[in-house]
Amino acid sequence: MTEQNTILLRGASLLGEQGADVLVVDGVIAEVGSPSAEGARVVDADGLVALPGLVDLHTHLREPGREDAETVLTGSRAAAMGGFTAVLAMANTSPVTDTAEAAERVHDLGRAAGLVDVHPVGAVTKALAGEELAELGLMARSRARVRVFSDDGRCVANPRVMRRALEYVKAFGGVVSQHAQDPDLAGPQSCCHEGELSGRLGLPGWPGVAEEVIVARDVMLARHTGSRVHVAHASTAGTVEVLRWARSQGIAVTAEVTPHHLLLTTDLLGDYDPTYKVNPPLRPAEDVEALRVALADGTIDAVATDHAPHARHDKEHAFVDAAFGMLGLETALPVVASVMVETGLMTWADVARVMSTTPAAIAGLKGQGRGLEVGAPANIVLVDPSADVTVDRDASVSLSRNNPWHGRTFGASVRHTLLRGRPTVLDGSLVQEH
Ligand SMILES: NC(=O)N[C@@H](CC(=O)O)C(=O)O
Ligand SMILES: [Zn+2]
Ligand SMILES: [Zn+2]
Repeated sequence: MTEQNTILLRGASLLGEQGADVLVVDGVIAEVGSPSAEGARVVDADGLVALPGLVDLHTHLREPGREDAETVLTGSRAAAMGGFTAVLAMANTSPVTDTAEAAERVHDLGRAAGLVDVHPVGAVTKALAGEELAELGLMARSRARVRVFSDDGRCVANPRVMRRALEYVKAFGGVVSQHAQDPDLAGPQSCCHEGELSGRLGLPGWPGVAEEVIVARDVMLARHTGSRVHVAHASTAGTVEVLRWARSQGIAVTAEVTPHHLLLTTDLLGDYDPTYKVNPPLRPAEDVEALRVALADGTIDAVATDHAPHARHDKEHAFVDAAFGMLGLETALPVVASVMVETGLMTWADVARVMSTTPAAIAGLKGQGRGLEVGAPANIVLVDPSADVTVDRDASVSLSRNNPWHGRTFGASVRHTLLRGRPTVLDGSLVQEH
């Protein structure tokens, strides 16, 4: 899918470095430097940082089944507004994405929306039940070319099933993304980091070790099978320690962290506000600090949003009864900029790596996460690095309102997003023909 028009991004700072003009012709970066603007539509990018379009390894789009919370179209809008050009759509829909047909349906809905590339994640097990493997091979060979498999929302708890899945996906270079939550150590009611606060609030505890034992087990299964494991939403310092060891051994394990686990802490649960109820739960400051360090030093490979929209009537309940999850697509980049760039922990080039290049590589996406070099598809986001923007949940293009960032002010914002040279967002607004 290419566009015939010509666009000149004038004066963009490439990965936060030198300023240059970028000429996009027919959806491809044709020239970088000082190309002629003749006949081109000019986008003023003076003072803006140009990054490769962001890639989200972990998004919940809720279609089919919960179109009251989000659809592929509305989630695609939120993604484009957040600077994304590709998202991986989790399989915990209704019905579950556990067949080739189901995967192709999500893929086709993404095409029809046309705002970001939507890649369905395939379930590991039928109906996410944790027992029988889903149609992994058929999903891989389908039009949707599924490469990432996950029972996210549930843990693949049975080690024999996990082993089989890893052996199976190895044949076509697939990866299993694990929601690491040992169901005996942290059951379905567990909703607050286990510690002094969970005791005081009387909320069922979710100890970090319930994540860490699964990560440790899966690291050993990755070593044993020679197949790839990806750790979804890593949330504890103990998980970071295991990952560091795995990396030192050359084991094929990758991991992501969410923006909320990089900034929000468990004490926000003190008012029993279900907006802050998420899986895994918000952790203490020591864990947050360890996650930041691990992202900066490469122990954690990627940032993924775990955008988890929920309808009001599922979220506005007593804390224990409310749904798990929070919005994330529109705010991911501002949060990462504030936590990692404004603190000096990372450069913009590092942000490009953890939010675009590496996630694209983990998911096996071609044409995404490329550098801003001549010949690459023009998947580009332009970021204002000195903005002053206050999040308003009612201004969101998502269908849901479970936004933990409402009222917070950030210093970076997405100005323009280009999908293969076609603007999906201009001046911070959706390009409405879609
Ligand atoms: N993260 C969440 O709290 N919720 C996710 C499921 C998940 O990512 O485990 C959801 O689907 O709502
Ligand atoms: Zn999960
Ligand atoms: Zn999730």
